[in-house]
Amino acid sequence: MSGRTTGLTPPDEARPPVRHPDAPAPGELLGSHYDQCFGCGAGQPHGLHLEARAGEGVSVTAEFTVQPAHQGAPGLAHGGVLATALDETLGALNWVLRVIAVTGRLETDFLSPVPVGTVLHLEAEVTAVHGRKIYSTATGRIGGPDGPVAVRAQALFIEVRVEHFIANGRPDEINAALADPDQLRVARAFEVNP
Ligand SMILES: CCCCC/C=C\C/C=C\C/C=C\C/C=C/CCCC(=O)SCCNC(=O)CCNC(=O)[C@H](O)C(C)(C)COP(=O)(O)OP(=O)(O)OC[C@H]1O[C@@H](n2cnc3c(N)ncnc32)[C@H](O)[C@@H]1OP(=O)(O)O
Repeated sequence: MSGRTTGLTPPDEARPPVRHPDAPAPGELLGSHYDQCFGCGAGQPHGLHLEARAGEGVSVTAEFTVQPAHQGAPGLAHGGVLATALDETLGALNWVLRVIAVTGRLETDFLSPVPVGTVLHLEAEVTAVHGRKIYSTATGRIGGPDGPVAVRAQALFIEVRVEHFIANGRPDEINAALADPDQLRVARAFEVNP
C-alpha cells in the first residue's frame, strides 16, 4: 500500500472552489485545449469532438454526439468512451479555475445504455479544493439537457505545472506543441510560461 487515500470525499479542511476572475463568461464556448485531444480536438477523426461551455460558478456544460466509431455493443456507446466524455467535461473545469489539472481518480456510474446517435448532455462542477486536489462531479443526460441521467462521475483532479507535460509527453508531440502558436496561446491562458 502506498498510504495514498483513494477517497473522493473532500477532507473537512477543503474549501469551496473559486471562479477565476478571468474565467470565460457563462455560456462562452471554451474551445479545445489541444487539437489532437481525443476528447475535444478537431484533429482526431474518431475523437469525441466534445464542445464545452462555461457555466455559472465553477461549472461547465458540454455536448457530445455518440458516433458509430464509439460503439462497444451493437448500436451502443462503449463505456470507456462515455467515461472519456465525463473526464473531458470535468477537465474543462480547468478553464473556469484557470488551473491546469489532470485526472487522478475517476469513478463512473453507468445508469442506462446510450445508443449511437444520442446527444449526451453533460454538466460538471467543482465541489471543493484542497491544496492541489480538486474534487468534482459530472452527469451525462440523454433526451435533452433535463433528461434522465445516463452516466455520472465523481473525480479527483490534481493541479500540475506545464512542465508535467513537457517532462512526460513524447518529444515529437511536445516539440510540435511548443512550436504551435495556438497551443502556446492556450498555455498562456493558464498564466503558465512553457
Ligand atoms: C507544451 C505543451 C502544453 C500542453 C498543455 C497546455 C495546456 C493545457 C491546459 C489545460 C488543459 C485543459 C483541459 C484539460 C482537459 C483534460 C481532459 C482529461 C484529463 C485527463 O484525462 S488527464 C490524463 C490522465 N491522468 C494522468 O495522466 C495523471 C497521471 N498521474 C500523475 O501524473 C500523477 O500521479 C499526479 C500528477 C496526478 C500526481 O502526482 P504528484 O507527484 O504530482 O503528486 P502526489 O502523488 O504527491 O499527489 C498529490 C496529492 O493528490 C493525491 N492523489 C494523487 N493521485 C491520487 C489518486 N489517484 N487518488 C487519490 N488521491 C490522489 C495524493 O494523495 C496527494 O494528496 P495529499 O497532498 O493530501 O498527500
